[in-house]
Amino acid sequence: MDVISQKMEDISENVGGLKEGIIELRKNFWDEITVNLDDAHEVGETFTSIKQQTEMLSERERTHKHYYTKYKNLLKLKENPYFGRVDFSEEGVGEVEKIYVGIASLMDEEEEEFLIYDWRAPISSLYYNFSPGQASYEVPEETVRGEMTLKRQFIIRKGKLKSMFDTEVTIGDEMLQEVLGNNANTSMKSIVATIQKDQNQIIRNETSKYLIVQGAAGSGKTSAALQRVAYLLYRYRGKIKSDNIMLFSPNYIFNSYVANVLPELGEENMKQSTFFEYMTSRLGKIYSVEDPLEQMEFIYSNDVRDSNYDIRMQAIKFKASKEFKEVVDNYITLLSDNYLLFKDCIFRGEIVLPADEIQNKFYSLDKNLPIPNRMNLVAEWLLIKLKEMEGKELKKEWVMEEMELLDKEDYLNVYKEVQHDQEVEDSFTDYEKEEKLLAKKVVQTNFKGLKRWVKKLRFLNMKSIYQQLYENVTVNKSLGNSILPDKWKEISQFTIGNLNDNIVLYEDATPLLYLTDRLEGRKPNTFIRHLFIDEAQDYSPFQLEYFKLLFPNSKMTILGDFNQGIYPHSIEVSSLIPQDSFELESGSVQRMTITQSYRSTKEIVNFTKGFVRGGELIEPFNRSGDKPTITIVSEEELFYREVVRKVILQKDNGTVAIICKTAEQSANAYTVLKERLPDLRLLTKDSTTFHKGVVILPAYLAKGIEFDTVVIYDASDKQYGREMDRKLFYTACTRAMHHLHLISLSEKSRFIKEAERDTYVLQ
Ligand SMILES: Nc1ncnc2c1ncn2[C@@H]1O[C@H](COP(=O)(O)OP(=O)(O)OP(=O)(O)O)[C@@H](O)[C@H]1O
Repeated sequence: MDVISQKMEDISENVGGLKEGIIELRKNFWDEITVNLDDAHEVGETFTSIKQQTEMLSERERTHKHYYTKYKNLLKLKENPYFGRVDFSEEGVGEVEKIYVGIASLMDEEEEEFLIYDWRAPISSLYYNFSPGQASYEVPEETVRGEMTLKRQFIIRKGKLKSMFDTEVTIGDEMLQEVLGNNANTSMKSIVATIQKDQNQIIRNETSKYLIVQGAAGSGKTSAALQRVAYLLYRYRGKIKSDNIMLFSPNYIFNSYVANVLPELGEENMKQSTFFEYMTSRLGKIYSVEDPLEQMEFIYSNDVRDSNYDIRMQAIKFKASKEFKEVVDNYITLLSDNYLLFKDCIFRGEIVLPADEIQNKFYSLDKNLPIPNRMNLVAEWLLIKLKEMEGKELKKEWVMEEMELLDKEDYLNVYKEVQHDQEVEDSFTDYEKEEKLLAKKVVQTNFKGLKRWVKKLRFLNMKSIYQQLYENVTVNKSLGNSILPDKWKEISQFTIGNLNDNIVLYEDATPLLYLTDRLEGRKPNTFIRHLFIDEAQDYSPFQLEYFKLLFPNSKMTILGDFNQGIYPHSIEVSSLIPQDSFELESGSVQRMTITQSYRSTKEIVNFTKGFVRGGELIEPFNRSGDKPTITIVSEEELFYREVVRKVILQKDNGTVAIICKTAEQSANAYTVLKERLPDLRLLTKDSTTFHKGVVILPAYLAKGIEFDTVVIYDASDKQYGREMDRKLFYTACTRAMHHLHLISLSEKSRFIKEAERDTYVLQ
């Protein structure tokens, strides 16, 4: 503690001076610079002195930031300097070294010895991977072996030692008991002190390009992912920064839920986004793109017997599949020779180059060239054509008319240009020159938009090309009907109609983007070096393939749980990722499975694992609580009363969530319940955070987050009776940490009946 305090004092002194220096430098920035723009030489000198001054300022700012980060870490160390210690004697050295592990490293006053090791340092892996006895750790190109003679864990809060245990196992149960027994928080906590061995393997994996993790609900996938981000930032410091890492998460609430973990560890947050955000950034200007949560609402709130429902469900499943990606790939091959559709090139309301001429140009180019290369050649050709047109427009009447509307500034600029050119002798008068220049300016301005349109390859009629996939008999034939779903005709009509109204449903967004990128060619994103995909079971096989196209050079950590696959496209996936999807690049894929569940009490896990396939493999952590309760009521009024009763019972014990099936049900229930539960808050797909207290929300929005108490709003067979509701129901129930209450209006769900009878209490 003394060393920490001393270091903080030293930094304060240094930083104080540095800060003043920076303020001073910013204030007097221009005093040190002589601005002279008389000739090229002087301009060069001025430029150099500005550059020097800027560099000096940024150097100081960098140093300031460095100290600031160090200071913040010391502050954290002061609260909790370390959480673990191992005594290790390295083979051949003999001496026992005491290794203290904390969230950051601390050196002694002389900066020679480590007093505390950062949890991510190679030596710290001893703490996570071994129990006392033979142990080893890897440093670059070497394995250090030796014996661990002691392993001790500490709980230190606000600089005071609260408790400590010597342990014989990897990470002692006592410590986990202590951590997991706490109340839920509205933001996720870091787990560095209690990372488990299998989680540690996920965190420190460096060899795989694709790391795929299947983990039971509450097994710490998200936690491991976030610690992994912190690990990568440490391991590749200087090479990877936080904005080279991106996390795709399921929704905004989840984004804010996990936002604290990295700052808590003294790191900056990675980029966080949802795939929907990416979709809208690409398609949102032209189309209204359906949110996946709206699709979710459609799926779970509509009547299965409705024939339109069946059409849409078939469409959703098929368009998400790898088979459909093959259809699109075949289509692209076909388009290489024929059928590409273009738009007319229109200038001032007139067609200046008809679509078929552009099409002819495209197909006159060497067919061996990839489509995007030919597309660029067409764009170049079009730009030359536009240039020729510009020349022809100069004398037209509209140009004269617009010239009269130009403002003074434009005249002045043209005048200056003419003056500047005066040395060049020619036969034109100044007036003629000015006229010509002004006309040119008018024409150029008018052509600007069109040129941009060409450069962005907007002459490619993507909407019609995508529609043609569903429309054109020739195209349809060449795709082979065998794999098409039986309602393909209806699906086609439905898709075409939506696109005519500029609506892109969620299931169409990925195929449309994929097709566009394959035709236009898209620079791969090389900035993102590592992509994390959480709740990966909710992405379709097609989407995962698309990610590979978008981020070909990124490593990916893909985490999910097939038992929580609540989208129809995930329902039929028997394993998280179809075998062949990532297997092609052999050697670069590693799959891991984690089965221990930490979130919920043993009683809750034993109940919930009863209604999913493979549930017997899920192991609860040994933390006890009450058995889940099921209350069956036959009348609506009694039902509300029971929900309220259960909430009030736990209201003062941390967070309580009333989980409904859909947003519609949540909104209706909220209207009734808010009178009786004045603190109740409704969460919708647009909510960005949640606070302590009682919330009501649809199950799909509760993805990835957790609550002390969960009340399942109407666990009846009417609500959860279709096979496809199974995973939604499981997801909802597994959000509970300590208490789970299910209330059913009449007959209880068939899934509950599948659970072992002694795992719940019927009230
Ligand atoms: N090693 C650990 N030490 C302490 N707590 C842990 C550990 N691993 C997981 N937890 C806790 O278990 C809970 C569930 O973790 P997390 O949300 O990361 O699981 P998940 O696998 O992503 O769950 P889900 O798939 O249900 O969203 C969290 O409260 C987390 O803090």
